Amino acid sequence: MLTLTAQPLTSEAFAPFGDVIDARTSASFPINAGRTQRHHDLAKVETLGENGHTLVNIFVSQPVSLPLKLTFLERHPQGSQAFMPLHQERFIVVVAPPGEQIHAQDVKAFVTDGRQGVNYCAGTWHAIQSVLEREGEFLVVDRGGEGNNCEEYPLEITVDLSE
Ligand SMILES: NC(=O)N[C@@H](O)C(=O)O
Ligand code: NI
Repeated sequence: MLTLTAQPLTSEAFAPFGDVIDARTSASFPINAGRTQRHHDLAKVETLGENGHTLVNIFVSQPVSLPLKLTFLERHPQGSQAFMPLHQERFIVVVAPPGEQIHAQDVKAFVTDGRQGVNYCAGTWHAIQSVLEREGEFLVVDRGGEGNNCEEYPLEITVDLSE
């Protein structure tokens, strides 16, 4: 059993796993005659394999309780997967770098602050959507197409918050 304390999510710490999507920390430029700031190209969308194409989805998730007890991590070898909260929901992120084996020391746990989204790059091992406190509604951008795009890796992990 692996026991982790979730750390505040930062772009730097998350870099080996994908992108943090955050209007507060990303560059932007004015459009629409200056009425809109465009935060442009914040995450790398990957849609690999046969008939790979982008899916835009909404996930409505029931909250998890803490400590969070995981029995597996999953990966999507043929595409990225992005989660952006629609109502400043906080969520737990557990990740491990792409690869055929997961090494305990490489597993990281983060907690978002409500204004952050994440984009898992293709092959990044991650816990399934784990929203905190209340029902969450997320815009999810991931990959559709042929072939299996979801593999599980049995691993027992307990995650809590430091607060
Ligand atoms: N299965 C599915 O669409 N969702 C998971 O991939 C997840 O990461 O929550
Ligand atoms: Ni997933």
